[in-house]
Amino acid sequence: MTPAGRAQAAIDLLDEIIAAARAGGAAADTLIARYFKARRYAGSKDRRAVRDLVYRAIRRAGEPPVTGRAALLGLAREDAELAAAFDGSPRGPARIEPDEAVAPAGVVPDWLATRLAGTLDPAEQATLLDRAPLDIRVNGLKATRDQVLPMIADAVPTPHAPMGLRLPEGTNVEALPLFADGLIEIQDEGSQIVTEVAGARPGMTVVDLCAGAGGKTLALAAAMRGEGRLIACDADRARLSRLGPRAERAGIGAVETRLLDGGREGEALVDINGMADVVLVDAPCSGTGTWRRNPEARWRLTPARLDRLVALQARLIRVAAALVRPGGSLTYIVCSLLNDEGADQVAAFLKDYPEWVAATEAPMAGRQHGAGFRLTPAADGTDGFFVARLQRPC
Ligand SMILES: C[S@@+](CC[C@H](N)C(=O)[O-])C[C@H]1O[C@@H](n2cnc3c(N)ncnc32)[C@H](O)[C@@H]1O
Repeated sequence: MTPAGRAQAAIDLLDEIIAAARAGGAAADTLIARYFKARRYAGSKDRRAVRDLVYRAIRRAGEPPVTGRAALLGLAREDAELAAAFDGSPRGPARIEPDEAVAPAGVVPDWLATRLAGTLDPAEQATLLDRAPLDIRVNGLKATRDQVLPMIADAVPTPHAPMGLRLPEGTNVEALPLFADGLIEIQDEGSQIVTEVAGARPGMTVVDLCAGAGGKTLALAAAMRGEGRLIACDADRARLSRLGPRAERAGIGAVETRLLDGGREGEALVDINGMADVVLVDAPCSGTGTWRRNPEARWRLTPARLDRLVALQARLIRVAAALVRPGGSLTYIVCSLLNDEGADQVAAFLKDYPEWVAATEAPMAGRQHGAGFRLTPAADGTDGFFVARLQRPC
């Protein structure tokens, strides 16, 4: 592809990504993969170059751009080589006109800037859009970190999480035999750290209320060393169905799965009311802490969507509380740095449940924030998380 052809491909993809963000469609990564699947003639260098252009344009625009062309023109203002690719050639973008729409540069949409400013300074906000490292977790059921470390070129231990390894950017983890054999899983170091806060141990009854495809469930299972009862729940059938094969690969014995009915979650859980030693609520959230991986997610968020998420989180934390046995604990996690979804949510819970107590023991990284702890890309080099462990009295 010529530079102009790459620029046009980036514009086409950005148009798709903007439309998907408006309509709640697929994520940028999925759309890029689909785009190239239909264009097998594009070589790996072209794919990398187009992908890089697309992500640079997404990261640069805080507000959803009006068009893909406006998004790329914004980038071209700061990159003379890219501006030259708007050359009007048959497969390239038309020449730049003086009065064209150009996406303004910014970190977050205006409506969100005020909310974030109250909790993160501008430098910290900018790091929400840094490139994220590639972290894996070694599956303690099958290997130690020291055993796996020399088996992956240029891997280094993560700074805090004891089973984490950081790999060079671009490593194709899923193609490694270690992955197929269940010795490793892709998991951000921050995600490993907040899961550890739950304190799952062998022999316990543990419920993962929002298990999704099981990223944290697998880590809980490893901490339980295959002993005890682990129940993974979610309201999304497709996500939950991906857990089985992953658990099998990881050598995890029995994980019960329960599909929940959104709005009536408690109904499928009545038989385990008041029985769990540990309940994990990795709640659906705005994902402000994972913008490094999905920078276009900030174009999807609206005030109404955030309000809906906050209401859902408040309900799920209470559904979870009913499952905890006296003396057990509930760990609430969001991969968001907005107080509405983290510290405020837990403060409201503790007001309604005054006999419950927030644990003060610090995680392996992060700082106290309200009744919980917060990890940030700026301070910890991890995705952004809020986590709080809430103890039910005996
Ligand atoms: C942050 S994601 C979980 C990620 C997962 N724990 C992991 O580590 O990979 C939040 C999950 O909550 C689920 N969810 C949404 N509404 C729910 C509900 N009413 N009850 C249970 N889970 C729900 C979503 O389907 C999504 O999988």
